[in-house]
Amino acid sequence: MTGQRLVVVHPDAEVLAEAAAARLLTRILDLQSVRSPVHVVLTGGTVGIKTLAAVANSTVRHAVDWTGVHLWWGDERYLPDGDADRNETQARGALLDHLDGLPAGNVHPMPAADGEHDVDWAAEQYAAELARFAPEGSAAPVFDVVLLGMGPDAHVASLFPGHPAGTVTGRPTVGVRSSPKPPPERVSLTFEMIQASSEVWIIAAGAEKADAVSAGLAGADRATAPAAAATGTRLTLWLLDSAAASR
Ligand SMILES: O=C(O)[C@H](O)[C@@H](O)[C@H](O)[C@H](O)COP(=O)(O)O
Repeated sequence: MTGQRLVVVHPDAEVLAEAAAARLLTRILDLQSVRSPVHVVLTGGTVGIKTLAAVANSTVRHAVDWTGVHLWWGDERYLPDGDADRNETQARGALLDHLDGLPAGNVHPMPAADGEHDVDWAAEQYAAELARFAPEGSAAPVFDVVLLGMGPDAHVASLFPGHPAGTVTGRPTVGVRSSPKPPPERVSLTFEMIQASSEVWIIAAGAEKADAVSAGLAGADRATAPAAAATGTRLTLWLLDSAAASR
């Protein structure tokens, strides 16, 4: 089931990141007024991390009860713990390390490369973590908001055009090899997991994303434009700057 789709365009990448941060904080506050916990999925990429930095710089973040927020990742580069290129490392630097009210147990990073296990093992580990926080009879929590960056090839998370990981079903996570975007090994949520989420927000900036935005919004098939399949059951929100929306 896919919900409403909205497209919002902001003047440039800086306003986009600030507006996405303000929207995220407001959504968390709205959700917290009716229930706890709230589950939010973070993304890597420049715009995704800029958005997290904007959350860190916002006074409104102090209105959020972070003890009731669980943070997950849509994908992760399969690199050693602490590697500067890990999405987790960048998210901690941009935001998480500044949230003193956020319990460590509320942060659920995807496994780091340990020199012993492969990405399939890492994907299995994350599926087990999702299951630990799932409601009775489910394999994973229902994510309230999934943040996704998007590549110029319309990839989201680590689901790339024509890559077999994009066709995996029956599982919430998948190990990715030969990623066209370095590094080659990653862990990703599957489309099935993304599509089970309440809201999916695709945040994209820059003229180099314009063709991908156009294909994604035109409903191209997921093999050519994975972003087209990144939908939420309640809402799919495209947050763009004017350059990315120029087509
Ligand atoms: O691990 C990753 O690389 C990201 O999760 C990836 O999906 C990213 O969000 C897009 O590639 C957009 O990245 P940019 O915003 O830097 O273009």
